[in-house]
Amino acid sequence: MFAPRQVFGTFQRRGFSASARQASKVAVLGAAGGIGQPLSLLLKLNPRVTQLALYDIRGGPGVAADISHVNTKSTVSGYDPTPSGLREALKGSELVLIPAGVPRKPGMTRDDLFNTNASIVRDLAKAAAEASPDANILIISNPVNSTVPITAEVFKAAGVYNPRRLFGVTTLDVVRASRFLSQVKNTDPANENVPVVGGHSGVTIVPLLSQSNGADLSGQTYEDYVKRVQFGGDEVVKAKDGAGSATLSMAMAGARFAESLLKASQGVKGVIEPTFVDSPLYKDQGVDYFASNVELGPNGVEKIYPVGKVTEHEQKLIDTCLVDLKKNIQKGVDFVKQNP
Ligand SMILES: NC(=O)C1=CN([C@@H]2O[C@H](COP(=O)(O)OP(=O)(O)OC[C@H]3O[C@@H](n4cnc5c(N)ncnc54)[C@H](O)[C@@H]3O)[C@@H](O)[C@H]2O)C=CC1
Ligand SMILES: O=C([O-])CC(=O)C(=O)O
Repeated sequence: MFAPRQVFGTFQRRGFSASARQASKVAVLGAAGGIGQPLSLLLKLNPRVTQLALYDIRGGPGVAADISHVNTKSTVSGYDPTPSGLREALKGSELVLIPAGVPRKPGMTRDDLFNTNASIVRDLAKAAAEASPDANILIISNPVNSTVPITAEVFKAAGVYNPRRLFGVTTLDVVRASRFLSQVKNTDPANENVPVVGGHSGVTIVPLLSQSNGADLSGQTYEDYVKRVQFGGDEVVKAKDGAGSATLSMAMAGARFAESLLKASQGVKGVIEPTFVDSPLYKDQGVDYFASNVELGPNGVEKIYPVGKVTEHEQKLIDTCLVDLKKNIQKGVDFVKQNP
């Protein structure tokens, strides 16, 4: 079998590689939740996704039936909350997005979610290590600074850990950093790109304004901006007043990151997203995972960029970040050791 010349030619003219036509199954674990539902909808709208597998401990098949009526070409399946349902959802997936777990209520930190979400992520990671060991795993469940190391430890224990395929999704921090700067400067956020490094909670979130159009912000305006990016999640938690945390903006951010990975895996070059990965940047300081700009490719992580030139103040923010990050990471590693 071969593709008709005309069709192949059309693909070439449009700049796609031949592999752009490959099938891409994407699984969402926690698909019926506040993030899971809009995220699944956005993935249904992505033409790179050919098969969408929706799993949740409750409501997966209902959400799948609903989304399946959207008239795009991909197929949508919902799975029963059973070990075999989970296995089926995972099998053959290129991407596995995990927004399963509880969200914050006012007054809580992300670390306060650890006791509930650590075991949820551990168990889903175990299933993924068995059923889809080669997939890209995208962790959304908080606390990301700990749930990513938890997933890594589970994959290591199963003998299938590939550091290039595990990602903590920090895209929402980058989305906020862009939007908040555009609000300060009264500009179009499409033109505002602020690198955000570190982790995904409070002071571990470090926006690098010196590497953006916001390099001229100073004094209280600068302080307020940095604080708003670091604690943007709290704004939403407070406004939702007990009904959860960011879901819609997170769905957008998760869909953006998924699109970037699919694009890169289908041969598009130069796709760069900040993400929390197993990183060499601060290993000498005992910090094994760190978010910075990462070039994505067919094998997942292609290249991890260093943070680059920063101001003295930004360096202080990074130093503060590293202290917390190290503890958050260790907590995840210890959890799997003590609760394998
Ligand atoms: N990385 C990030 O930037 C962000 C992360 N989050 C985190 O995402 C997580 C989910 O938030 P929401 O969707 O608002 O919560 P939610 O409570 O609305 O939805 C969570 C879903 O997970 C499901 N679930 C629970 N245990 C499960 C399991 N073992 N297997 C499969 N599904 C399971 C629930 O049934 C529910 O449908 C939270 O931990 C939240 O903190 C939220 C916003 C941003
Ligand atoms: O704030 C939270 O708990 C949810 C989250 O991670 C975010 O919105 O960045």
